[in-house]
Amino acid sequence: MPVFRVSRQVACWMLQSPACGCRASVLPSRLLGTSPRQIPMDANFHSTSFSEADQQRVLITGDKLHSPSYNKAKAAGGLGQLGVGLASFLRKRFGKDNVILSDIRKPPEHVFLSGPFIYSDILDYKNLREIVVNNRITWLFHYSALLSAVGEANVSLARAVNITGLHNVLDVAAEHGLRLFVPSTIGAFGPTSPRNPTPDLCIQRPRTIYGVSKVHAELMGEYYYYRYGLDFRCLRYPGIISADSQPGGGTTDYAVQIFHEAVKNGRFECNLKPDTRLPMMYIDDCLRATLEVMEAPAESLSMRTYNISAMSFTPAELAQEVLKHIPELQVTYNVDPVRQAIADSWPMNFDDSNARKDWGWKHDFDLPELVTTMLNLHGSESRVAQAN
Ligand SMILES: NC(=O)C1=CN([C@@H]2O[C@H](COP(=O)(O)OP(=O)(O)OC[C@H]3O[C@@H](n4cnc5c(N)ncnc54)[C@H](O)[C@@H]3O)[C@@H](O)[C@H]2O)C=CC1
Ligand SMILES: CC(=O)[C@H](N)C(=O)O
Repeated sequence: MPVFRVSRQVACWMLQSPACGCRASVLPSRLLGTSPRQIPMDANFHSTSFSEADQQRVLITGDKLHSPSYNKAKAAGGLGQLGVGLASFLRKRFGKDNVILSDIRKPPEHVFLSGPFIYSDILDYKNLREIVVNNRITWLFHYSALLSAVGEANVSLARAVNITGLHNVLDVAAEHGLRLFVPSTIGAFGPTSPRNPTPDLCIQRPRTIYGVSKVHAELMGEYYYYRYGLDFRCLRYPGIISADSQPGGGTTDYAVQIFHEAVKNGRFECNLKPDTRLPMMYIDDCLRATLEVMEAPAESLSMRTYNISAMSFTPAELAQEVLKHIPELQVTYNVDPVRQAIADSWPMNFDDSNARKDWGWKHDFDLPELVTTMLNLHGSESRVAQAN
């Protein structure tokens, strides 16, 4: 009978956490390279305010996109839905100059003036590495992605950005010892997952390229954690609702658009059926959860990928809550079959008990507070617009 010998070190990274103290030290081959171009002779360090070891230097990836149709849609609304909000949130914590927002296109003036902004295409590994080195980045938030609906419209681009881009980010983060946050999503589950509620660990067979790429990201991040000790942290976000930016082409976009349309036109045409139940979250909760999991002591994390949840509602329930404030609102339904099929395969309720137990996650916004807050923000914006 053959005898298989497995070294203690290899067994350790296969079976346990890096905390076992015998992490394999071999990095993937491209991480070993010491290309003379890695640090240019004229490297220009922008990190004027970097001083203490505990002062993080943060890079956020992900704002604009190559695809002309996608760009046209985003041009009206500005940058990525979450990246700009995250930058502003983290700048309050780490200081304006210590949080760098990145993009592949020119930002609008208010974003450019609000703090450091830099060109970065996540498909360009050397560019990414140069930015991390020159700016002495310590934490990386990887937000670049094509969301569920736009991903189905352009599978090859989604595959490149969501999978190849992630590989670049993982390698750069491992090579430079960064703490890496990658958001996952309710879309990482599929029709064969338990949907009500959906626990952290269960079958994951999504049927969108977006979902497949996010499961890939979860697994690759966890693999790099066990294999190379990369400090990878990941939250599965519900649909995120925010007032100051346009959604990026997802299935949950309706829950953002209803507020824009209700205030602007008093009418809203919903592209999901009225009884489609999905988990949702207000952006303030999402950003706070993201910082909390990044700051959580490593020993409090029993997993590297957590569900987080706040509320769950249907379009009819959301419309009913908005009607309490805008009784004249007219809501009609014109179902988009692609988005509906995606929504029907996603969780209805998210079980986030592990996040609550391990690092004290607690949401602040339920449906009534969400609606009041969103309408207040839109109301003040429209009053400003009218005054101008
Ligand atoms: N908004 C939501 O409801 C949810 C978002 N998430 C995740 O959060 C992250 C951010 O989401 P959003 O801000 O809503 O997405 P978004 O679509 O608004 O922004 C994503 C950004 O990635 C950028 N990007 C694409 N290709 C790039 C490239 N080659 N180099 C650099 N950047 C590139 C796009 O330009 C875009 O601005 C994504 O990873 C998404 O999967 C997860 C669950 C829910
Ligand atoms: C929930 C998400 O990941 C995103 N908003 C989408 O609908 O694609």
